[in-house]
Amino acid sequence: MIRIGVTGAGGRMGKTLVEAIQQTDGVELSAAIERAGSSLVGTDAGELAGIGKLGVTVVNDLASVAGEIDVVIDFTLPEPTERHLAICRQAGIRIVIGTTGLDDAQKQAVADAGGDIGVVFAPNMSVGVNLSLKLLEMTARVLGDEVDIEVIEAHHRHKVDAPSGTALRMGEVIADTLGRDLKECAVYGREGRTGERDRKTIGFETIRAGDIVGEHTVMFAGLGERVEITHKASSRMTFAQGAVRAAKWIMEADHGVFDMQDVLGLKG
Ligand SMILES: NC(=O)C1=CN([C@@H]2O[C@H](COP(=O)(O)OP(=O)(O)OC[C@H]3O[C@@H](n4cnc5c(N)ncnc54)[C@H](OP(=O)(O)O)[C@@H]3O)[C@@H](O)[C@H]2O)C=CC1
Ligand SMILES: O=C(O)C1=N[C@H](C(=O)O)C[C@H](O)C1
Repeated sequence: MIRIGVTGAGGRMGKTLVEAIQQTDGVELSAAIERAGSSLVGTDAGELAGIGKLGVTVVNDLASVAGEIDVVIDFTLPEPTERHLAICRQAGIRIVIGTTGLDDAQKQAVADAGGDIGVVFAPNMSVGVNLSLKLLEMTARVLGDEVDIEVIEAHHRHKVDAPSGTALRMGEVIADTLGRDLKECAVYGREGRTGERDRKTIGFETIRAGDIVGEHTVMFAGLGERVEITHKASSRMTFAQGAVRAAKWIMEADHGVFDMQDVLGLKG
């Protein structure tokens, strides 16, 4: 039985992860961690997730339960993710990271940790989005520089980072395929007298509204026709099941940093 620890166990994804682990053969929830000072510390993780008592009490420190965990699943915020990663590296525990919005130094810390432990790091764990990344690569290769490319994403009102990690990854995949540097060619929103569109830019538009789980559309617009590739998530369970699949998969790897394309066998 693979023992999984969930950090941010009381969050939207944390609760869904607890439920997904309970539904999956070969894995068990062995620890649940929340922020120090959180009112959720001391509660039962199963009751918190709405699936009944599991006998796993929420604690406020990952290091204190490290000995009970084979792999951590972390969907929190960049700063706690950085701390959780360091604890996993120190303790030799594998980690699956779904948190988005990491800065360059935090991403470098993930890359460095891969020298010692197995890490899966992906902004979107759904099968559909990862398939869409392959379709985007193919579409960018065929349509090339002849089209205007825009990435439009929509999420719930509680999301704190923008554009979404998925939108940025979509932009990176397209930019890499077209030999562009996303840092140079990305345009985030538009306002005022912007001038004509530069064909080589990749535009990003963000919507934050209500309870939208996660929607991404990439538009490749030419003269006389356009291609749109859209993914719509209607349940967080799709991300949680992907993360649990990643947790089982990473148990086979000694060390290294992988993404969901590796987990799903979509590389190459
Ligand atoms: N890769 C993927 O497939 C997906 C990625 N995400 C990403 O996952 C992240 C979390 O999203 P979501 O679940 O909606 O956010 P939530 O805010 O609902 O959950 C985050 C949880 O982490 C807790 N937390 C904060 N600090 C710590 C800490 N130091 N130790 C332990 N727990 C802590 C928060 O507690 P408190 O509220 O008390 O601060 C909260 O319960 C985001 O970055 C999001 O973009 C989301 C869905 C899919
Ligand atoms: O915060 C969310 O909810 C989501 N975040 C991820 C992202 O930033 O790409 C993935 C998913 O769309 C939900």
